[in-house]
Amino acid sequence: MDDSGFSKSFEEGKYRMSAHPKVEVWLNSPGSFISGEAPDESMDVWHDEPDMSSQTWMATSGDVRNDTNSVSTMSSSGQFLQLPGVPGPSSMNAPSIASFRSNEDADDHSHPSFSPPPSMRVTSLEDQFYSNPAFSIQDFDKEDDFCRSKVSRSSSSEEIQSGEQQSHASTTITSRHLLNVPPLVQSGARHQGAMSVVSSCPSWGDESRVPSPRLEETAGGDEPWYRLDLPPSRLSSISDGSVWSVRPYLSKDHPAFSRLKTLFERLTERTRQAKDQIVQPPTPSTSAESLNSEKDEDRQRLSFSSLTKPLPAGHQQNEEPEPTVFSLLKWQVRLPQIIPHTMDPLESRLYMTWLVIVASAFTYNAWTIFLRQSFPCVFFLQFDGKKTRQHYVKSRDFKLDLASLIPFDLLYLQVGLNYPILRLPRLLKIRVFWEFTDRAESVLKSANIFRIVKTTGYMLYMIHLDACMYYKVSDFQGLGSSRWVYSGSGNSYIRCYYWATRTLLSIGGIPTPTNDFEYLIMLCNWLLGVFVFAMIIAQIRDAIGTANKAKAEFRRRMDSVVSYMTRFNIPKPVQDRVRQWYTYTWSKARMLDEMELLNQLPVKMRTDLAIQVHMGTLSKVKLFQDCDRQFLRDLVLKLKPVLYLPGDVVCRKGEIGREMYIVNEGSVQVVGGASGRSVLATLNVGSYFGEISLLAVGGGNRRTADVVSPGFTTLFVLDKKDLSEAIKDYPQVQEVLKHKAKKLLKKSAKRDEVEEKKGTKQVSLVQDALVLIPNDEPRQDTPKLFQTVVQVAKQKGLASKILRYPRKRRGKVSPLLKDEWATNTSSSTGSKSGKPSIVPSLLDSDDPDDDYSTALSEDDFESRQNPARNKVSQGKRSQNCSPDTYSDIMSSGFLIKNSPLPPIDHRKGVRRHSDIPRGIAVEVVMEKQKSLPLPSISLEQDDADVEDTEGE
Ligand SMILES: Nc1ncnc2c1ncn2[C@@H]1O[C@@H]2COP(=O)(O)O[C@H]2[C@H]1O
Repeated sequence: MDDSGFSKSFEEGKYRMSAHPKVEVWLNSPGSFISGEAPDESMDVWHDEPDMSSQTWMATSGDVRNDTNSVSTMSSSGQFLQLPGVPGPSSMNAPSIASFRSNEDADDHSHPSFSPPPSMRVTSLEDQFYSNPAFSIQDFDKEDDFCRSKVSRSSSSEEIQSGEQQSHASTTITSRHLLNVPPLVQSGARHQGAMSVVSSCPSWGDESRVPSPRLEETAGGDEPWYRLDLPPSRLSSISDGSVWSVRPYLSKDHPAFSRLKTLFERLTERTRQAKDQIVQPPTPSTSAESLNSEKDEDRQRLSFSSLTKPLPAGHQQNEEPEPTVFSLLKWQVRLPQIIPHTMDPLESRLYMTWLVIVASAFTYNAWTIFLRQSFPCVFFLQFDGKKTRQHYVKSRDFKLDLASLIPFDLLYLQVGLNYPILRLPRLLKIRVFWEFTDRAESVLKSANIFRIVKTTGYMLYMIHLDACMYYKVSDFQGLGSSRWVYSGSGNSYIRCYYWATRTLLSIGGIPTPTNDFEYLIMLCNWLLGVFVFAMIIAQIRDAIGTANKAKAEFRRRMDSVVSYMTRFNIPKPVQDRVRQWYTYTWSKARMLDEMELLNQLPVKMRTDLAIQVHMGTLSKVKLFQDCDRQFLRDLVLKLKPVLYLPGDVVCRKGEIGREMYIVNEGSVQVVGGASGRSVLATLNVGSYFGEISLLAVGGGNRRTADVVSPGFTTLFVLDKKDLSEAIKDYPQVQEVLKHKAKKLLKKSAKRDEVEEKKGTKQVSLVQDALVLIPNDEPRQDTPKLFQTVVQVAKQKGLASKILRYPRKRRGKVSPLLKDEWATNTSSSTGSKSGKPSIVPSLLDSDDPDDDYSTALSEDDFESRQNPARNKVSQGKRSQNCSPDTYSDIMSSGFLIKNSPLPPIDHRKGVRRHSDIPRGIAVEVVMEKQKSLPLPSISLEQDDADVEDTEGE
């Protein structure tokens, strides 16, 4: 062993390695393989080549240098193979690809050919192998087998097939991408070994990042061809007349072929995965936890050792499963490989089957051993059959399993069949039984039923043991020797089981013990009965309780909401809707808060789950179809599912847009048009809406249409902040969103135009309606003292002005605010009547309270009409209507339909403020201010009021 801990010579047999946690070595000879797992562990080296002197090898870690005897030094710096062009945790010092020319080459430079001397070939090809192990695999077993074709590049034909190549014949390779190479059959002798492609292009040797070519088998003929897909970068690098030697000399039948092919596939797959990872670096938003787990995954992916593990399920594996070989005395026995070497205990059905078998065997033994030991007759046939021989060499439970398998049964031959207690070690398998029950609980859909069955089984088993004990004691004392013991009549097992059931369940009616021994037995029985059955009954109660837990929780929540609504006198329609929401949500998912459940999981797992659950919808969203997976991962946790009931208004025209929606289930209708009630579009699963106001495409942040839910609809709600966060790195998504939004806006502008021409559209200036719920609480009378002071004060004095102002301000403009009004009026086109209008610029603010969904008192509304006034009356806003009442009113549309006011003059588009009666809800039509970028509300003032104000 050298300093590096690596053996210096390769001879068949065992090798030791140290200082390397995990090393795998491939010998560059067909059928030669070395692997070692842990420091100081022996490595098997096997090969079918007599001459190992020219072996080359490749290690998964450390610096690699090879010398003539293929013995190299290795550092223990890492565990991974550095693929060319793929970053990895450690690097391998790969010698440059050798460029060499044959003697002929040296003689004839115009038409170079390749024929290196054997010794040189080995070295150079080893170098090739190191530099690009994914494709350059060489076998130089016999000099006379060295058959090759030389291909030198010439013009531009698309593809060259070197099938007609002869030994030492040359073919010209062109600047093509594919090279078809036949399996070589030379002079009737089939050639065995690997396929090699050797470049004599010097520039290749200089390349530090050489992408791997692709090697595939092509169809046709008895002998398959192999297709070598050369990357264009290579082709450009050989465009200066460099020489290629293509040497197909690996037969498909050779045992090394399938292994090499598998290695090739895995290297290619690993390279692809590594590239994918480079293209999609983890986002900073990923939690440290997820980063760690992803790192672990990557490490596993990049580990060269993983290449030697079985391919994952679903991966096409061409090779036949290798037979299991074991030595029996001096013969080697080959058994076909039916059971894989390793199984995933969490997913493998085979493993579960295995657990079922062992658990059944355990249960059988647990029941029959005591039964047979106690009762004289054999109740059940016992099929001992073959003893299971399982070798859990590395298992920590190996000793237990081994002990459980000790064939004490063989003593039957000596002592007879009456000693089933000899099988007692079988019960050491109880670990497998527990594992089975745990696994079954997590796998079965109705885990609770299984739990109840399991607990009942435990109970029956306890009674069984007690029955066995009772019979044994009776037998010991003599059957029928006293009133207490078993009399010996009837079926002994059934009688004893009956006795045990009565005793353990404390049913009573048991004969009184006749001696101390029997008393002792009864005492133990009852104590056991109390404790064990208390535990078992508690378990059954738990199991039943868990089964109904979700339903009980639902009932609890529903009851508390109902009692809340009753306590606060919520109107019946609202109560009904709340009940409907609860019932529907529960019936859909058997849970009320999906997010609550998901939030218990780590972020990465939550994302995976959410992606799986919502993938159906997300894949239908056209917007996301061209986005990469990472975008969806970023987005999916930000989507909040919300259920809308029939008739619910998702958003109203004129509202400030704060969310975007994706239809997850059901459909929504975009409502608008001339009547304001015609359905403009129906949006189904996968459609999205609400983006226009969110992206302020039309220059404003107001909703451009009403959207209602005609039935039960689940929408994903994505708020403005989350959307901007998600799309900030994805300009193409922004583009698509904006493009669609602009298209919709254009469409609606056209429609408006047409309707206006037809005269069917209601006054185009009408922007939206607002429901007001004025304060319906009776106002308090003005204090008498105050009234007296007002009367006494001079009519035209300053004191009078100040005192009278609060009474007059409703519907009037305060003299103090007159200038403010004038500014607003002149900055807008104003109402049609040319009268001054209040421009509620407050509505354009970002104040979260500032939308129409807040119920406004008359005072409050008025203060909103004028920001300056609002400042004056700050802190005086009163809440006159509960949100529930308001939302009920909004959703039922009752107030608008049944407004006691005369119908709105849509042509005029305004309603006089003085018309608004107190104590009821009214509809106020807002007038669009054309000159303003954002829609706004104007409320025409009462003429008299204005005059009055001006007079003042
Ligand atoms: N004619 C239409 N067809 C389909 N969707 C529309 C139409 N008009 C408006 N919408 C959508 O309805 C949404 C209402 O809110 P937004 O204006 O934010 O964004 C709007 C669009 O996404």
